[in-house]
Amino acid sequence: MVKDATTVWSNCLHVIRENIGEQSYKTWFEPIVPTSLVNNVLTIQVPSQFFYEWLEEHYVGILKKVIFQELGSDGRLEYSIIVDRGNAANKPQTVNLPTKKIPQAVVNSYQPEHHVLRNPFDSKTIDRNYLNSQLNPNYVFDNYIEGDCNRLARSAGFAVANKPGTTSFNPLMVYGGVGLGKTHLVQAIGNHIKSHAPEKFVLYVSSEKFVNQFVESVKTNSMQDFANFYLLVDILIIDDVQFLSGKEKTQEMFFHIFNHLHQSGKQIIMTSDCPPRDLKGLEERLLSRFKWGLTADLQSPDFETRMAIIQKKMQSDGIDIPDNVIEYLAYSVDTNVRELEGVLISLIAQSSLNRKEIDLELAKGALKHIIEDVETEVNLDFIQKTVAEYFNVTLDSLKAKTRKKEIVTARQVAMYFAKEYTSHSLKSIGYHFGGRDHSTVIHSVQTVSDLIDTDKKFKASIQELQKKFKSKNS
Ligand SMILES: Nc1ncnc2c1ncn2[C@@H]1O[C@H](COP(=O)(O)OP(=O)(O)OP(=O)(O)O)[C@@H](O)[C@H]1O
Repeated sequence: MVKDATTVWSNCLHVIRENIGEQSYKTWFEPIVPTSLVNNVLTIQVPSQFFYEWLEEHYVGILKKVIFQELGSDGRLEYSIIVDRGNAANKPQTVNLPTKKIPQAVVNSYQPEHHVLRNPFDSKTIDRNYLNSQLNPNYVFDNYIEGDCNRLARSAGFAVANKPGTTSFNPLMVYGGVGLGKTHLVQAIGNHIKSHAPEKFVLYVSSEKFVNQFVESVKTNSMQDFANFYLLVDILIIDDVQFLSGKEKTQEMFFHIFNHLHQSGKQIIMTSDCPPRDLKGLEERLLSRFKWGLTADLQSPDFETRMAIIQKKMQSDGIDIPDNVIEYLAYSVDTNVRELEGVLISLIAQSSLNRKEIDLELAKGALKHIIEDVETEVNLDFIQKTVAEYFNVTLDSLKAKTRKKEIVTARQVAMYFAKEYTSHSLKSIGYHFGGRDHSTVIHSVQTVSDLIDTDKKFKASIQELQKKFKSKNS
């Protein structure tokens, strides 16, 4: 049977989908179109050079495998790259798989022409007060630590920063919980563009400010000025778009501005505290536009990223901090980067106020103030102390290597309560019990739960301990 490109690619996708995450599959594989299969060479069309490079960097292994499976050892894959705008012919360029980078000459020939938009309005009519939203020069790529938690968003952001308005990431939507680095990242894009192309009009504005400005323009009957100003922007960075929710008139204006900028090849970058599909109170037509480009999330930073962030921050403040303190802080503060920064500031303050070197003891003290505020009253120290007393073992033995039965039981119970009553991650709990790993914590929690179900005496002990913790909490 003669194979065709669509069938071969769909077989490949089947295997790829099973081997990578759903979000990655949607982002990187759904937009690909198979275009031809000639002499055992399958050509697939990808939306941009960045897209091609990302596939090469991250998925070359699986791609080679599936091509081998489908087409045998002489099977090959070629990419054809679409360039969004600018090149008159818009003819896809093909590149062979093993080539890591597209030759610069090829790239150049496909660069869109520099986009110059005539100012459609008389700039004199524009209220320069709108220009107040400025970029923070401290938010740059150089001090934005990369990790698994932000890799896609950061890379896409960097691509946009290098070629605003001409990648397929328009709009670029970055979403994530509080303090995870959304504002830092989008401002880094703005700063990068400003430093490489000072003539571009980069505007950062919070959605709240956008709403307030709009409301003010309605009051003073100057909506046209408001619109005129925003239509001049080359790169619009709008933070926290969830704030537009329920504000219909502002959304209408934003929709108009969005369309105009997008059609003119201007870059739009947005942030939100949740993915577009969960943005309540936003018009469907606006939401559907948000999905035109790329949506990338920021996750809570993993341990290694937290370590790197602490190192970088201390380094830039010219402060020396021992490795064991960095490790301790990175294990203990696992919620978000802002909180991590809060702990560092408190630590530096205490060190200079008390004229003490930063060491583990000082770090524990600094953390106590902060963690006790955000956690329940029952913290890890209290749990360990209470459980150790109850089982009549020493506090140190909970953290030691010993496998004596009564100590193992006490340790498992303490881990069980740590999981129940604190917001520490499994990894962090393990760390506070003598550097055990998270699977030991899972095992302990499971063992205690099983014993509660099967051993009445044990269950009574747990209930007694529970009372102590509950009375402390109330
Ligand atoms: N990957 C990172 N590397 C270095 N610093 C970071 C990183 N992520 C966040 N930060 C720092 O953490 C702090 C909080 O980040 P930012 O204000 O950008 O978060 P946010 O997601 O916009 O939060 P919110 O939703 O509350 O506005 C900032 O000082 C920022 O510099």
